[in-house]
Amino acid sequence: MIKTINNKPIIWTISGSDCSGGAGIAADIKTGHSLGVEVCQLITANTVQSSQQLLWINPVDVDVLSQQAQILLADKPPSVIKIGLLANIEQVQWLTALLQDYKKQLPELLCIYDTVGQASVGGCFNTLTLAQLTPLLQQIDIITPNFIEAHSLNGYEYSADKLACQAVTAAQLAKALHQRFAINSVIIKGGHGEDKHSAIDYCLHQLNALPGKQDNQDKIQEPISYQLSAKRLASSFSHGGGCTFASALGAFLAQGYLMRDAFTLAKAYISQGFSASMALSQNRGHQYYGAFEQTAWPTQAQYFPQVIDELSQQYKALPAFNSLDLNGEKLGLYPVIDSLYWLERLLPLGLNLIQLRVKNVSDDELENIIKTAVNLAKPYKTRLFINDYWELAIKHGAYGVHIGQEDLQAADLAAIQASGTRLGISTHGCYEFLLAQQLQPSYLAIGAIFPTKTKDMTGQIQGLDNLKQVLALRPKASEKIAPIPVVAIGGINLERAPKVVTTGVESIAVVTAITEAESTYGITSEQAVDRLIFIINGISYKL
Ligand SMILES: Cc1ncc(COP(=O)(O)OP(=O)(O)O)c(N)n1
Ligand SMILES: Cc1ncsc1CCOP(=O)(O)O
Ligand SMILES: [Mg+2]
Repeated sequence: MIKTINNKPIIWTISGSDCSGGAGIAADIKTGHSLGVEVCQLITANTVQSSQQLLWINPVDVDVLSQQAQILLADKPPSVIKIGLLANIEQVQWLTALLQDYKKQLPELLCIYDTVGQASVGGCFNTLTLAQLTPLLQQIDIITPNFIEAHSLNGYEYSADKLACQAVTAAQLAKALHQRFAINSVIIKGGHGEDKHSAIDYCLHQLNALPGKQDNQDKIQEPISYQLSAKRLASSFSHGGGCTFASALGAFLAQGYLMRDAFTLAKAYISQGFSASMALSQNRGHQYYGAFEQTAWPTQAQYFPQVIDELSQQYKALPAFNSLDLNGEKLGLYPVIDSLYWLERLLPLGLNLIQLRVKNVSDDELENIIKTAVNLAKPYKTRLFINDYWELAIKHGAYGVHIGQEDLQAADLAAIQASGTRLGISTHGCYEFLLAQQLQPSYLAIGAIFPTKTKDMTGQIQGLDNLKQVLALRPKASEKIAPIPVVAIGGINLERAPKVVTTGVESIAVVTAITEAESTYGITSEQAVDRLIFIINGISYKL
């Protein structure tokens, strides 16, 4: 899949130059350009290093950096500033003041700090103390240390010998950094972890604390954690891997991805890069410390990490939910309606799926509606899904239940599975899709594809690119598990449906395209259903 680039956000990298071309500015530029962002460079030091050794740092004068920032600010204002090597205290103080000022001028600005202290080839990039770095750390939104760096940023001793120091987990390290410096998002990279087979990255993220509309939450909540695991790949071409991860994260955030999705995409980009250099590395007997291989926007399922989450752990042994038994038929149009009135009108139309999504009715009324709906649907082939109310759906023998992310934790998935009730799950982006896919539901929904007035989906509009992205994350048909059908929802109408169909999605769910057909298109709801069925079946209809 080729990612459509409609605009290019600007990222500044404030970082050192590595003359061997692996790390620092070189990694940031290669990464940014491969992921569709423009990269401005403020070089903090001209280092003398190779794949073997670090010889010299050569800091750049803050006057030069200051003039570069000044000339660029009006011309190419950044949406993300990615910070790497800072060579001395003057640079730290200059940058601290700069970020304080820019945050007032650019309220949406995100600052990512990839702490660079020790050189991987041996030697030290600076002798900055924690006390000297603290004012800067307080201006940072996202920090991406590895396990060892996270220790020193917390002022903890690190030793590979577990008996010699107190064992601290990535979760504890992240929490301590989050609290100590009020950093919104702390990602502890697992590259130096003990697990020989997988690298687990941990992210602690304060929802809605990032500037702008990054997360669709009104008030600040407890921070949330995300954990991603990727297979360790045998490549020694890792020089600049840390810089690449932080730049990739910045590139995805600058393009509007939520932290959980930017984190997932950045991890996939890293796995893809390692995979691309495995043969090169093998040719060199895995001895040569080559430059990390920057590739392209990751799209293939094989490079995406596994989401580790309480839910996926809790239901690890749960069998797959029953399938929709389509016998090769298309899933097709999926009306989501809110009353028995609509159900009675749509049932005779021969659709495969209908969802009853009732909100704001009393408990008694609700149970009556669900019971009646299940009975009404019985004589028809249409599979009736009940939104939200999984207990009532089981009690009254509904074909299926649809559950959103908010209700997923509280629902008893084992009870739903044991009752044979089918399960559909809402997802909003690749992180949630990967997580929900592990639960093997009967279908997965992704939305909102377009802005919709039916539900507040601020910050969660996926567009067609993300729809294509998640469709590619399913196991290939050749693999043992059949891909789970995907339903696209949100703002889909008669004009937009043909484009949605071209993504190859199995079903399109709509509310207002049917219920408001008359006012929008001057046709009856039944005619709107007919036209949508026509479009979904492969031939787009000229209105
Ligand atoms: C097919 C389909 N997709 C998504 C949703 C949204 O479900 P949820 O996230 O639980 O939000 P509410 O519908 O409950 O507001 C859906 N109902 N159907
Ligand atoms: C319930 C829901 N979930 C995601 S978007 C959406 C609303 C879809 O309504 P419409 O088809 O009118 O945009
Ligand atoms: Mg719901």
